[in-house]
Amino acid sequence: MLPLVAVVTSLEGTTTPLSFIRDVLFPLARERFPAFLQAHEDDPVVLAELAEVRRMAPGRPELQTLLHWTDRDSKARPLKVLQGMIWREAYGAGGLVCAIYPDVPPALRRWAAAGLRLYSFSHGSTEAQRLIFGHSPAGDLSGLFRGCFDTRVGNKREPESFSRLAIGMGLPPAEILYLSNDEAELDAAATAGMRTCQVLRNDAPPVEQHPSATDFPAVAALMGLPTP
Ligand SMILES: CSCCC(=O)C(=O)COP(=O)(O)O
Ligand SMILES: [Mg+2]
Repeated sequence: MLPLVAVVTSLEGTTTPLSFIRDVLFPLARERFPAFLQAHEDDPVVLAELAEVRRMAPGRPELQTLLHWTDRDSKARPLKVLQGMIWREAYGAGGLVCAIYPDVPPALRRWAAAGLRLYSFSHGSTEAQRLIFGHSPAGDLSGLFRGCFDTRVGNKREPESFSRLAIGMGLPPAEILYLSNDEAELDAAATAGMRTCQVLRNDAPPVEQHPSATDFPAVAALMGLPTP
């Protein structure tokens, strides 16, 4: 078996409590959408995303579509890009600190210090990922990552997305460990040839097809990574 060279982690439910994303970040963006769109009515980035919203949901006001997508937890790319921009303003205004499972920062620091290449992969935009790791209670963790991937490489439940991710990282899939709480994502990563470990938060039941661990130190012990 090839030694692991890189770790790719999902966020929601893996590094970051689901409740923070669903009960804090998503409602914050939902509430601010009307004022944000008004304040950015001449912003070319926002206008390009709104054009994509109209293309995907023709004949409906863009704001209505964005709120509808938010309520359905849609992973539509324009929603994710615009949410990321709203969160950037919220972080910039101060007062928004991200939740992160306490075992995660020491493990990420230990793995990066040992030379493992760290990446994140989320349906959230790359900006949203950098922001969430940049505003953790344990400090700015964003510099520990070599890069972030979002749905530009494809949906997280399709093996081809993980193949593209490996190409983007310049590594054979067998040298990459993918961490997630989500069984379908783990299946897709494994089909693409990556090693996988399910991260089981909140006493979730393990799935049979993947090794599982309750936190990042347990992942390290199980997968032969440096232990924090
Ligand atoms: C990057 S923070 C916001 C995460 C997000 O928008 C989301 O939809 C969660 O997706 P994930 O792939 O991390 O489960
Ligand atoms: Mg998820």
